[in-house]
Amino acid sequence: MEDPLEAYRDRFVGADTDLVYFDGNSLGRPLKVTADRLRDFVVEEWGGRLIRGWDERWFDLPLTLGDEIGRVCLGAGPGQVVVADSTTVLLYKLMRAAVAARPGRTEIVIDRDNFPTDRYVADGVARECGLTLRWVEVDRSAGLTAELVADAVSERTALVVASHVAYRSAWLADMPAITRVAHDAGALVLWDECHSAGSVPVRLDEAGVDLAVGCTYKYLNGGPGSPAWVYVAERHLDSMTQPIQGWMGNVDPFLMGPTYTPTAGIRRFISGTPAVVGMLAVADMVALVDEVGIDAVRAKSVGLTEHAIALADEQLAEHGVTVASPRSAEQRGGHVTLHHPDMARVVAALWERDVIPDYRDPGGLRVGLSPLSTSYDEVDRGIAAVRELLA
Ligand SMILES: Cc1ncc(COP(=O)(O)O)c(C=O)c1O
Ligand SMILES: Nc1c(O)cccc1C(=O)C[C@H](N)C(=O)O
Repeated sequence: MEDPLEAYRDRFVGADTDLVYFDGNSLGRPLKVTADRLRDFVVEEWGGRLIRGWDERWFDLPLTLGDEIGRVCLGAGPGQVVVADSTTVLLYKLMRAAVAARPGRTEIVIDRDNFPTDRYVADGVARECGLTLRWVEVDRSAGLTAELVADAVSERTALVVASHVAYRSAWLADMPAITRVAHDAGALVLWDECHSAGSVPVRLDEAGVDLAVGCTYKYLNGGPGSPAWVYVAERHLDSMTQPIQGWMGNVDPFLMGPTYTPTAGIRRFISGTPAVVGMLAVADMVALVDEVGIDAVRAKSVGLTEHAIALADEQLAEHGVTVASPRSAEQRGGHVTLHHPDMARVVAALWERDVIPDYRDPGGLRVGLSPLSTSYDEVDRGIAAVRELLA
């Protein structure tokens, strides 16, 4: 297959080995430049600048990196994205902020197939705030549509919570349409972009999104446990507050005063000391996505997923495998889920052979395709291994 981005694979640690890596949608590979960056950081910045590092760079890094993620990957203007916490913690902060911004409304709308943490946090927030969850039932190999959301929202809805790319099926939701439907009902909308940031172009400002979150360890290659990011549209920044009132979001943290007053701007969504080391790798990957361009990244992502689906049809269908992801590229994110009743056994056997996808119950093998580090040849070898195990 023709691959104009093939040369970028050389920038990643381990991409030149025989291992087939189909799990970049869970944990992206590290960049080689990051290995040097981390070493230099320890020796020069941390080891050399010590506590002075906070004034010199680290205190503002969540904001400067947030702006870069926003510009390169999210279609977000400056001052609306900050890096902090984990996706789970940020989901909690945003859901509480949104519910508080819609007093008198009593429901949160969320789909039954959303990622567990989104559902669990929504359930907890609903109980804490005396609200009800309105569940939207979705077809597992498809996903949330504007029509389904339109049927669920009403004058009771405070917030709609949705994933842009569904973690199981890779269904790519129509963000502008669903956002419009939520707004027409007077509700706010919160998008989980974990599976889109760095893979699918996102246009938060253009779509009029209120709130969004995403992680950085998948397609932004930040490494295990790297911090998440949060987006709050500029129009909400003065009025919205979040419930974890830490000193780092206070108006003057180093005054260490008696009470909490949220500082101006997106910084108020920070609670405690930012995870500086965890941001370094993210900055490297965002710079690479900027160099390549998110549209070129998406073009290869579409090419890889089309290739995986074509091979599954050619080689696996006869063994009972079905494609559980949308067949239309416009409705599909960066991975492809293949279904077979025996897939749990197949995935375990693949790991023994250094072919690393993941398994999602029931019967789903996820082929995660990181556009800048996965090759077409890897897809060929991975699908061939599945065929051998099923034959
Ligand atoms: C859609 C989605 N939301 C949230 C998360 C995870 O949140 P956290 O990083 O807090 O574990 C994941 C992946 O783990 C995910 O796929
Ligand atoms: N965050 C993960 C972790 O800490 C361990 C194992 C997997 C993950 C994942 O990211 C899972 C992933 N979000 C998914 O879509 O299933």
